[in-house]
Amino acid sequence: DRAAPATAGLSHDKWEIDHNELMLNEELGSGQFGVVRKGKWRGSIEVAVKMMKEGTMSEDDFIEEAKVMTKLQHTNLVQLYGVCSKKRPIFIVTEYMKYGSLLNHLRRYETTLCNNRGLLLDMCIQVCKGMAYLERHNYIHRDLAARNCLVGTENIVKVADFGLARYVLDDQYTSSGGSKFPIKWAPPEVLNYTRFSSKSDIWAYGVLMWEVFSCGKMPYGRLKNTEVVERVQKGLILEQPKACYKEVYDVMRKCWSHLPENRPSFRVLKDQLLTISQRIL
Ligand SMILES: CCC(=O)Nc1cccc(Nc2nc(Nc3ccc(OCCOC)cc3)ncc2F)c1
Repeated sequence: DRAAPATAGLSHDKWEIDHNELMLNEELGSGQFGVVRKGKWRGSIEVAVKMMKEGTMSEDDFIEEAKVMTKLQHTNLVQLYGVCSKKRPIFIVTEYMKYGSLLNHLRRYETTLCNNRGLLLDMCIQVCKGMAYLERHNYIHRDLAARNCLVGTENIVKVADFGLARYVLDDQYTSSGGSKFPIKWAPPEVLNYTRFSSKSDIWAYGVLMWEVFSCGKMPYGRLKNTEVVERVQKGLILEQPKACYKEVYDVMRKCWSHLPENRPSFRVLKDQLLTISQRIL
């Protein structure tokens, strides 16, 4: 089938998608932003359409940013095709991924996946490649986690919703004291000063690796956010998942260095993980 074009057609606002070219089908799920539906664009291109619930997002700022995001193109990033911004609610139109979120995929296929450590490592490497691309473009994700990655055919894994956290209006989600803030994926400098960087993405990536090798378990189990903050401040880290290679756990621990400057970059991490995978597979 025709390769999906990187972004919207050749209109002058190439990130603007015309409502009339979209056909909406079944609902895929919903998040705090609103409902996500499967769709078809120009009759043949499968898309996911996030219909942004009014008041959840600073829409004008996001539409401005969408111009930049459509330019971020990598096999391990969920491609933003464009936005429908002429009417409210705005639609965010992205590449469709057949098997949904990585977190649900890990939980659904736990038995097969948890015995295939090579596949688990390959999934982590794919996410690392997508994140290394964002790092190269000085783009911070701010909410990297298995729930924000998506799975396609042939076990392709892609990073989604990069940078979107900046436009969420609900301060329960944006402030580190908020009930919806992703505390369990946040390093000390984010918990204390909300200081995001590619090194805070690295910390979150370490937690994502733990999620993958734990086949979708919740990090820190049922501990309350306040208890997790206390442990992280004290330097306590997540235990080694049983399906995890020793060398891979050593990589996770480096991602959880207390000081950001002691954490590796995604570029370095990618080479380390590829070397490990060549040695053990
Ligand atoms: C943070 C909350 C949030 O956005 N959540 C959220 C929910 C739903 C879909 C998306 N996004 C995308 N989904 C797909 N494919 C997809 C395929 C199957 C599926 O199965 C659901 C039922 O499983 C039994 C779910 C999603 N491709 C691109 C997206 F962009 C995001």
